[in-house]
Amino acid sequence: MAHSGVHKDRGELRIHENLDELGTDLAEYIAELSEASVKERGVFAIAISGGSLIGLMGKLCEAPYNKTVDWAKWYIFWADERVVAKTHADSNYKLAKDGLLSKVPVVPSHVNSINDTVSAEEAANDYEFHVRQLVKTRTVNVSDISDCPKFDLILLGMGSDGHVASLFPNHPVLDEKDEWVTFITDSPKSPPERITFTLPVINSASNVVVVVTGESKAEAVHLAIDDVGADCLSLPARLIQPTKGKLAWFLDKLAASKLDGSQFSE
Ligand SMILES: O=C1O[C@H](COP(=O)(O)O)[C@@H](O)[C@H](O)[C@H]1O
Repeated sequence: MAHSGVHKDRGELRIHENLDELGTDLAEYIAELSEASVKERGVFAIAISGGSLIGLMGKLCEAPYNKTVDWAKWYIFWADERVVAKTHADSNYKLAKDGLLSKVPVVPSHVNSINDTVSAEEAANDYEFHVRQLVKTRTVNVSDISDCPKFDLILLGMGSDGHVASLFPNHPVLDEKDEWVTFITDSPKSPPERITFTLPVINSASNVVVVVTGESKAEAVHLAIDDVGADCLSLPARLIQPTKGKLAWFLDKLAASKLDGSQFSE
């Protein structure tokens, strides 16, 4: 790893020389969290995102992880999903199915995808209801300081505008405090209709990992992590602040190129 350190209040920073190195470190990190969670709770409740993240998780499908990870104990969710058919090229489910889930022995009934046959509003309501059932049985843990689900791991990507999941800059859903899953019909990035975990759910997770690569995202990484003043406090990625859980950033050198190195320690 090119650099690893802890930012004074934005979590752990893991900066990698290239994408290959990042993918190796990410697979190891996820495998370790899976092992710890299965040991402690008997299951691993993981929420994933779409976009470039899935390709960067690819090493989980290879040796040794394809054999050593206890895939049967994984319960998979989506931190955000586009409201399109599961066969559609824009579907985060399809991306994960093709790039990851079809290559490892996960249990099909543990794959918790959205209902793609209803409106965005209904899909969000259905998904929240579904998560609530799994919280009741503690397949998904519950926060000890709110009634929110406490996922063992939520994996996020970040857009060059600083969006995470489908929480976009200046969108009213950033203020949603009551719902666990909400919907938007006006996403600035296509497709417009999406469902997304809300900030309280993301910030209740035991672990949140944000994976960001490429020079086009360097400015947003700087705004999300460095001390940049009040103007940027509402950038969605900056609002990722787990209440009790751990936050880690997996960056490549290009994405990290505008970071102020003085704010983190080795
Ligand atoms: O639209 C989305 O974008 C983000 C970021 O995607 P990336 O390809 O720039 O990494 C992604 O995390 C999110 O799940 C997706 O719906």
